[in-house]
Amino acid sequence: MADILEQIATYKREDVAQRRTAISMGDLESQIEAVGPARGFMRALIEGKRPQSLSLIAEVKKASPSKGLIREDFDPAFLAQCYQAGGASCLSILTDNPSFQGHESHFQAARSAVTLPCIRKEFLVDAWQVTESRALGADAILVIMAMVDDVLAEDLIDAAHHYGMDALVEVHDADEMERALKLRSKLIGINNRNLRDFSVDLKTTEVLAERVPSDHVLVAESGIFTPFDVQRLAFTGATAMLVGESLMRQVDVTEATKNLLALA
Ligand SMILES: O=C(O)c1ccccc1NCC(=O)[C@H](O)[C@H](O)COP(=O)(O)O
Repeated sequence: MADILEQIATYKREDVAQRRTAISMGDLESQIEAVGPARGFMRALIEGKRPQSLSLIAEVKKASPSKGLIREDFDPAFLAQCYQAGGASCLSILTDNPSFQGHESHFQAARSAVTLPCIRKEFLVDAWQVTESRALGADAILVIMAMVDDVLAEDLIDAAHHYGMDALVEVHDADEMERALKLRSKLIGINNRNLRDFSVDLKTTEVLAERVPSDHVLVAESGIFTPFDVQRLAFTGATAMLVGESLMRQVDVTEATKNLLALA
């Protein structure tokens, strides 16, 4: 049985093949002109960092393969506004539907409700998806090293930079980190979640962070629940954190965001 990443990669390739026939490059380019320039994602993370804390990429996440349905009462635009009011520096919005119950419309609704830079959280297997992401308004894209070879990773990053977007290059182990550091993006994410077996351990960031050169911006991702977790990760030299589930499960998302950032 293929693991979840292989399953996702398989249906993404089929999905991209269909989408490319339905929408022309000319249409995408016109949409890109209409959405205006990308908001600086990496810059906002650096500017949002405070001493002994981390800037926040807050994730709009309805469901996941590891947890099932996370939030029933799901209004992407409202949640985006709560995150902005709570002090987030950037947003992450899932658009994958089969595994996360996300949608492109969630991305568009969330981004247009705020002024924050937004990353399209999608599983990229083809550079065409980068153009599509910019047409949706994305300010950054995700490159998951466990899912792409080095040539595709570089193509995705080049395409992102061509459109003025940042590329968050995500790793989970030392081999992926070594590959990632040879690429042209200076934005590195260490995912504390093993995407193949779903185990989560904040030690992953603690162990791998020392390999990240000081001219790179480090994001600690997944499994972050408390201000204590945030403090612990701030010691690693990370600049930012990516948080979904722990905020999505709260009734008052604005207050929960402030509490996590110790701004309440
Ligand atoms: O979240 C999952 O179950 C998952 C499964 C397979 C591939 C990716 C997955 N999640 C993507 C992420 O890494 C997280 O959404 C993100 O880092 C936020 O994590 P969390 O705060 O633990 O929701």
